[in-house]
Amino acid sequence: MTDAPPAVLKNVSLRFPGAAFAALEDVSLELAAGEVVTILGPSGCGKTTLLRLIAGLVKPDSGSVRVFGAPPVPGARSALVFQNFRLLPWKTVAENVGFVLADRPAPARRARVQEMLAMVGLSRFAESYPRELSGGMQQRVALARALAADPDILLMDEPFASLDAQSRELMQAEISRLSRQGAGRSVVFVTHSVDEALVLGDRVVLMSPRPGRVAKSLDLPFRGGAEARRNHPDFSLLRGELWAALREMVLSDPQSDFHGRGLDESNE
Ligand SMILES: Nc1ncnc2c1ncn2[C@@H]1O[C@H](COP(=O)(O)OP(=O)(O)OP(=O)(O)O)[C@@H](O)[C@H]1O
Repeated sequence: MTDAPPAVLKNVSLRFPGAAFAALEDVSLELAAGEVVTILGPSGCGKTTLLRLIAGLVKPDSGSVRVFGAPPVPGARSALVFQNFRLLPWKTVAENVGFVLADRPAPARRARVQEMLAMVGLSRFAESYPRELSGGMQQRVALARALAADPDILLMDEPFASLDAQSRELMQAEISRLSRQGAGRSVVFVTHSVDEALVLGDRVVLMSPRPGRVAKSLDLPFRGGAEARRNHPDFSLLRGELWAALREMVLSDPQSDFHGRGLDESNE
């Protein structure tokens, strides 16, 4: 059982009650230990639902989801990071991070909180409240909280979408560094940005909407930090390929506002 992959989805389908289309239809995906998979796709293609399935927060109508060989249990082996941080405004930074460690003895909890805050460069802000921090800093607190319980799988749902460009790049570098350091920790990272998918992923999974399906899975030929990746000769080629596939999906989707229209060659 210990050799089972971090997450395996087999022929998973899920339709929410009353929905015209399946949120996910016949989706199969395997996540390897230490792998960073970025999930890319237009609005409504089931990206968030995929993360929630791995987290054990929803169950499929058919097919199976296994996390380390067993049905997922919420909070057990994975942690979710959202776009809107979900920090508790009435608790300090340290209390927010320590929140997930409530079952540990106080000294161990304090030590772990300090370690996590040092990791994200926020030791000096332990006693501050979320409202006293910038958006980028708050997102670092959310990341520290997600990592505090040392999850084997980090599930990130457009975590940097609401950050300014500079904070976003710094956070991407942080994730890239953590994933290269993290002994065997796997990451599933949902994004709308082709660039972000290419800068962070070992593999990019492209999903299509209505019903949500895996359209393409692309092993990336580069590793390492953002700059090395952007300088790789294949980066622009892959960027163009993914963007063209996304554009085609959106333009050919009768439910999309952009159906049948032209779009610029940019997604940022
Ligand atoms: N709890 C729910 N009840 C009903 N329908 C839902 C629920 N959650 C998601 N859906 C529907 O399932 C589909 C997939 O939703 P999901 O949020 O997974 O897509 P997404 O790719 O993450 O979208 P976005 O990029 O806009 O966040 C959508 O059509 C959505 O409206």
